[in-house]
Amino acid sequence: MSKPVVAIVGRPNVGKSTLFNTLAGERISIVKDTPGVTRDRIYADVTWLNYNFTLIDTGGIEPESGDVILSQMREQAEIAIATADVIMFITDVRQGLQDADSKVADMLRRSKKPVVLVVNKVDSFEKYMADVYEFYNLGIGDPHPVSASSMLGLGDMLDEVVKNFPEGAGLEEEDERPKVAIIGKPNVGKSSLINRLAQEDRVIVSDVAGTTRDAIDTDIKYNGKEYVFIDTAGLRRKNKIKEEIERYSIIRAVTAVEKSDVVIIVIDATEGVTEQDAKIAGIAHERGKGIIIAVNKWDAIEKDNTTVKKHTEKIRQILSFMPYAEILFISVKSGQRVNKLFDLIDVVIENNSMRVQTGVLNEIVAEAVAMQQPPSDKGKRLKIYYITQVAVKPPTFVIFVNDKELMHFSYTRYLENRIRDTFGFRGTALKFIIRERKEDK
Ligand SMILES: Nc1nc2c(ncn2[C@@H]2O[C@H](COP(=O)(O)OP(=O)(O)OP(=O)(O)O)[C@@H](O)[C@H]2O)c(=O)[nH]1
Ligand SMILES: Nc1nc2c(ncn2[C@@H]2O[C@H](COP(=O)(O)OP(=O)(O)OP(=O)(O)O)[C@@H](O)[C@H]2O)c(=O)[nH]1
Repeated sequence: MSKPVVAIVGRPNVGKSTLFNTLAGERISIVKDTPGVTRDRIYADVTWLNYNFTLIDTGGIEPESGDVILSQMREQAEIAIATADVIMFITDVRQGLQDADSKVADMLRRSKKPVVLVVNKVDSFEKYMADVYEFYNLGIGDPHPVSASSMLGLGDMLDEVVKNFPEGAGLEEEDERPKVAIIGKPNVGKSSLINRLAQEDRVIVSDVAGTTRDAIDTDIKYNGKEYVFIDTAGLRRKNKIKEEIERYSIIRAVTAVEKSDVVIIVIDATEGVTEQDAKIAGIAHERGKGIIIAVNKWDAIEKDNTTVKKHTEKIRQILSFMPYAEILFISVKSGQRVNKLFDLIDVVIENNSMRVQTGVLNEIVAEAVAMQQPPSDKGKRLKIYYITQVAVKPPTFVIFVNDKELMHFSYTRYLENRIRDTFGFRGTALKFIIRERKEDK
């Protein structure tokens, strides 16, 4: 079972961001230069007891009037219902129960998704507890009093959240079929691609950026093998401001990536690769998934014999944090190279779960060290004692050294490249953990 997703919804100013930040804490991403990940905190990894889950903040839109607030809350709730395993509904004891709260509670109740009702700003239980009982009127279960800013009641609230996780959440998936998420900016051709792969019009395709569809997993058989494609198409997003569409496309991407083994990042060749593509790609990179970049609408651009090279260079530059990603130029419209995706998916999944033997690994590293001396600082030189692979998905290596501080990012990158020279690992990130060991054994 993949990592559960928990979404936060609630009226403006109830303390959603405060709660999100408190729960997220200061997380350091695998690679610090992943764009969007640390800057734009729409989602975060949270650990509580033995559980890991992804927390999503569906909010972030400026309120204007009461009507707008309600309609925005409905959209938040829609997104949460469509993507989350558990919804945290945040209310505010100081503002009390509001009409919009009741309306959203109705929606959530009808969805049958597990909801944890949180009453925030209960900075003192004595003072506010009487007011908390009022929230029983929402009819979505017991209110959980918390204070996001003074960190009160959070443990009990989180206990309730994890209690609602689906059975087996976080454990190994039993379904062996490859799960493929298709992500990308609005209008790049994600739905068209799924349709083409499925060779039937199951999903509606339209010219308007961010148009309607339901999130459905599509099972597709190719060469006798079954694949599950996870669509990230938005909900109804007509007439929306650009930032809003972007936020939703990121939320959709996060939840789809979470459930997948391999991610196809679709880029529009007619627009070229952009910073927004980098933000979306960063999500897949950060989570260590297998990655394929599909440059779509290849039919629609003028080409000469340098076009592929130019596009590739630009992609490598803007997506410089994922030099390992496979790139494929496709046209969903003409069908050009679309079926090649299946072979690439197989290869990338295999690489993402490949294990290499410790003996060979240490030989490669010893050779690499002999060819390029490790860095030193103030007369002390980095010593590398031992390397071993400790995990797959993504392949994760622990390197034992004499002094962590001496292990420069560029030297890790150098070792990574030597390992890739031997084993390939095309299409997958590699993760390195540096550990100190006192003596040379
Ligand atoms: N007293 C008190 N104030 C809090 C608490 N949590 C948040 N606040 C305050 O409530 C205000 C709103 O908090 P935010 O976290 O920005 O609320 P939000 O729900 O994310 O707001 P929007 O971004 O407008 O949707 C801020 O002034 C916070 O400092 C709390 O537990 N107690
Ligand atoms: N020329 C050309 N147009 C394409 C190709 N693939 C998709 N399109 C067009 O691009 C537009 C957007 O396609 P969609 O499949 O709706 O894109 P999407 O990424 O699912 O869009 P959202 O629902 O907004 O996230 C449609 O008008 C498609 O006909 C292609 O290979 N070549």
